[in-house]
Amino acid sequence: MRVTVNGSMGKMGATVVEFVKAKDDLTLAGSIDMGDSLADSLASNPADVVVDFTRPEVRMETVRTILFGGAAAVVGTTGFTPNDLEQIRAWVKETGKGCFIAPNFIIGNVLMQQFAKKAAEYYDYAEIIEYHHENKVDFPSGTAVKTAELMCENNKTFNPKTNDQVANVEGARGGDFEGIKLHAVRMPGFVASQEVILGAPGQYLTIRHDSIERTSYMPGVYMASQYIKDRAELVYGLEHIL
Ligand SMILES: NC(=O)C1=CN([C@@H]2O[C@H](COP(=O)(O)OP(=O)(O)OC[C@H]3O[C@@H](n4cnc5c(N)ncnc54)[C@H](OP(=O)(O)O)[C@@H]3O)[C@@H](O)[C@H]2O)C=CC1
Ligand SMILES: O=C(O)C1=N[C@H](C(=O)O)C[C@H](O)C1
Repeated sequence: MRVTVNGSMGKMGATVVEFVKAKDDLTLAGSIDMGDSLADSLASNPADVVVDFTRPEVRMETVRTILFGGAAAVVGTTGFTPNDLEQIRAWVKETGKGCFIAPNFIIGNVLMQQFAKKAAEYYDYAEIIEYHHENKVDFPSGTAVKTAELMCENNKTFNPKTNDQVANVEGARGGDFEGIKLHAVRMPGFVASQEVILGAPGQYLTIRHDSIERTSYMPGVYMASQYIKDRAELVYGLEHIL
């Protein structure tokens, strides 16, 4: 499989480049970063798959360039909205090229999300705390938002009887997603961790995942690349192929 890495100088992109170089069945077709032309690279060095870890602001332009450049897209960049996904579905149909987007490519993290979704059926109180390195630009993480989306499927709402009347510091209760409170911690020492806390009278349940190295994302990126390279479909979330 010929793989081009977009965002190859970044923390995730550089890890993907090393992974591709080390794997016998993968060939590095291109390494693209800020200032390079992804479209030109795909024209001169065709790829089966482009793996993208860049920035939320350029997510749609990037996916468009990949699909119309004749490659399948494996996208870790965060920030995709339901409207974005509709547009991408149309591009997939038009180009016949597949797109795999996952807010988190770590299998253990995706399992945590599924456990949280299951637990949400039985608990009415829920808060999510995510912990990342200090260089992360977006908050809360795409993973935290995806987790909250999964927990709210079937129109479930949360935290019906908290008594939040007096704010000593604005925002201290966190962001709100359908009642689920989201808290983002940023500091050196963390790669990516997340805790989902679910409460009920007399008990609480904590579900936690910790990533301590970016190599933890590589098995998921590889699985997604293999899956999408010959399929003209849009997949949103690694759970769909686990
Ligand atoms: N789905 C998942 O499992 C994961 C997703 N992520 C997400 O992936 C994204 C990248 O994360 P991370 O690697 O930590 O970030 P980094 O900032 O370390 O890397 C991003 C790289 O992309 C480059 N870049 C920015 N814009 C473009 C562009 N238009 N074309 C090509 N390259 C560009 C940056 O250059 P410059 O520095 O000059 O701007 C930088 O080298 C984020 O959205 C993050 O949330 C991260 C980890 C896992
Ligand atoms: O920026 C990061 O580092 C990460 N971003 C993704 C997110 O926003 O969920 C995935 C992972 O948490 C690491």
